[in-house]
Amino acid sequence: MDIFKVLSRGIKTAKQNGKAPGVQLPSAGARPNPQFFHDPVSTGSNSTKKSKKRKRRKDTEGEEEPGHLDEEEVSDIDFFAPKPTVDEKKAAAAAASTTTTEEPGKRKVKLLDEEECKQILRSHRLKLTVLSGRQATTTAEEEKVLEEASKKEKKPKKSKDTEEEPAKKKKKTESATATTKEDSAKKHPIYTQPLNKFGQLRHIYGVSQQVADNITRQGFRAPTEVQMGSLPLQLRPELALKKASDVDDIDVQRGIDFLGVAPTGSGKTISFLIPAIDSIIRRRIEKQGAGVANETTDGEEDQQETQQLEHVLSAVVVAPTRELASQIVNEGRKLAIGTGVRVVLMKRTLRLVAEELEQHSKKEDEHVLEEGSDNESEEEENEAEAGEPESSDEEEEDAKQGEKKKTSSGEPKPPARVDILVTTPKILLNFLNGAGKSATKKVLPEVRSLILDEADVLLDPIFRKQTMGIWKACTNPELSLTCWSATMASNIEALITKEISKRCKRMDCPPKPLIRLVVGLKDTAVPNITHKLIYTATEQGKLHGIRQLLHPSSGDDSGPPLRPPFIVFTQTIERAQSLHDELKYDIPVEAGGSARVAVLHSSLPDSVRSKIMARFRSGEVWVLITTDVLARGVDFAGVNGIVNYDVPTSAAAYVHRSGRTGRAGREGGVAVTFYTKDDIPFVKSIANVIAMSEKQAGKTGQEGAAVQKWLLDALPKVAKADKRKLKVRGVESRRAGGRATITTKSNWELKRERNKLQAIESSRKRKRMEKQETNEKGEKEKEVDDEWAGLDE
Ligand SMILES: Nc1ncnc2c1ncn2[C@@H]1O[C@H](COP(=O)(O)OP(=O)(O)OP(=O)(O)O)[C@@H](O)[C@H]1O
Repeated sequence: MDIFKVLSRGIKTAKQNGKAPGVQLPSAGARPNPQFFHDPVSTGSNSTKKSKKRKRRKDTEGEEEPGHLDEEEVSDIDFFAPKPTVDEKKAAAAAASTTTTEEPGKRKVKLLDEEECKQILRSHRLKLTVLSGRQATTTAEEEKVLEEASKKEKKPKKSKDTEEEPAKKKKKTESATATTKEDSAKKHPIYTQPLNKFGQLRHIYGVSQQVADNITRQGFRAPTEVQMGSLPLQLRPELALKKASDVDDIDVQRGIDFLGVAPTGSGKTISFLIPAIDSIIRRRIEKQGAGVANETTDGEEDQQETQQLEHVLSAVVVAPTRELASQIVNEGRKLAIGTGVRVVLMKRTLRLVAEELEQHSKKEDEHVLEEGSDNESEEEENEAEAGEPESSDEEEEDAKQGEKKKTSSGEPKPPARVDILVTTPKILLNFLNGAGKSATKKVLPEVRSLILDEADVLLDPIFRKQTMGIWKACTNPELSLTCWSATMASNIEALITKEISKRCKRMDCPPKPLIRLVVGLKDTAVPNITHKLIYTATEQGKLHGIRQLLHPSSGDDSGPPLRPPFIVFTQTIERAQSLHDELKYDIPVEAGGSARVAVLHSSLPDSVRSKIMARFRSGEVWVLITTDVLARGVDFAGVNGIVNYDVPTSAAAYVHRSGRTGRAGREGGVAVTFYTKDDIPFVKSIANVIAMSEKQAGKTGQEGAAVQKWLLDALPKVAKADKRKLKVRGVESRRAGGRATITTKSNWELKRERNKLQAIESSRKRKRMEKQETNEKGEKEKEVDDEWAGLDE
């Protein structure tokens, strides 16, 4: 039996395409072009007013087989350009005449002039701005504001509301600073060199041949937008900014701090891994005295050189969940094959090379970790979602070797050989803080790159103290911070700017420029998928709805097209479990039965979690029921859709959940969101995100758009306080004690069942009491008997 026939009978798209269901999964398979945007942009002053409707190149729409698009066929300039008009041809000719050659190291390279950069960046909706670190203006401004804020903090006004005053003022000053910076940043977009093709990594930016080969080996042929915009700046900022105007007051000699905001599935992971691996290789070669870069050495030489060198923990990648951390390790290892760079997952037993702080001797040192160390209760709370990542084979091997050494010679375990450490916040902070109050705290002075993946959640109150603790433990003054996410609220950006400034002041070093890249519109969901909002009057209606998705009745074209594999998100662990109990027998035995439906949440042991992940990746599991633990970062290439069984608790959560489908520019993914009347007060922010995504995809006003204007107008506005509450607690009635259990039974049936259970319980209690009374009576009679017996004796 065709397994997909069982689950996708009557599905609209399959019929429309005239293809048998299951032949081609919409969200799976190779994509000829992983880019999201390619707008026609013309030169001249009117260029910004031109239509921004999404349009792909003809040759990327599937007419040409992926293998036919040779990298060399893609010219540096024409690859992204729309069909030029006569004016544009003239402008291009003028631009070509101004294109100059530069010489980074030994090889002559071609750089685009600013106008060309501007066109390409605009065509791909890339916007780069300097958020802070301009030498003349922002830094001085920032310092002044910070000084004023700290003065006011120390000397509160003696008024009635003395306690609230400094906090309020500080908040005001901070938001004023953020607004000023935001405004000035908006005024100053910068046009850096884009990475037009991966070949330029080697030829222009001097990335090692081995890394370049590893990228090709993975089948990545064209860089995604976030890679285009971020890699040149991270690898060689001086070169990336060479042709840009309005950057004279930016000093990039010591590198930059970077903030990358790009859609889900747009390839942010390799955007931070390539520079991290490259800088380690570069430093090793520098140490060996082989010159600045390795332009003249080939891949094999790179390999030999790097493998002989020692491993120094140089980069730390922090991710919010163990699943994401494991995935980053896998990606990193693929990119680092043959380079000698070791990418390792943090685990409890791992010993890292760290500098121990002398306690109570240096006040400053205590201060370094104070924010991270008083975090006991929050850590416990976070464990449910974050926890510790699992150990890798290599680490196990290290651990075993260390253990052997310890048992044979009595020596302590040697520190692990690590270049790039990938971790969740809590486990690394536990290592740094040590066990017990008197434990010696540690810092990581060799770390030069701190990467926060899903930075907005890592700097959200739930993880903030832990993340700040790690950041502060990276004491190298040359540390570069890079932050990545598909969503980045302005308060998080302001926090990053403020913390960078405070840190530089504390360390007495000039700040690096903080550059932000935004791809597309900020904080919007994946533009290349279909969104569906479905109202059901009751909770039971949702269960009926999801069954409709699993078993669309033959000839029923009304339901949303959704084919397995898909992920179902619920609000709580309890609800995930009970939904699993309800659905696990819904798949016919001939199609695999209950093995096709699985549940994954943070209460399950690590080994079970990783097995389920593996089964879902391999296609054995078709329906994965989970919580927000899998909402961020996790990459399953073939996922055709996601179902928000319970509404996401924020607009950002919606963006990340729905971003589990439509990865790397694949089209055809579907995000279905059920909502009941309990959710109505909260649906507006989600409907807004959907409307913005559809606008980006040019779908507004079309019949197929999930959110019609009347719906947006009709939905009530959400008060800020309610938004905050929802984010933390979710829909109250679905928490434990409320309607946490998912079931098909009606309220009347549930009430009857509850009454029956209560009656049984009271009957049992009554029987227990009667028995107890009888026993007591028996005891008394026995006592009387005993008394008589005693007297008899
Ligand atoms: N240039 C490329 N060409 C084709 N595929 C790519 C390219 N870069 C990355 N990918 C693939 O795209 C998928 C998504 O990448 P990645 O997980 O890095 O996305 P992301 O932006 O981090 O998403 P999220 O915001 O959900 O974390 C991965 O399977 C990755 O291998």
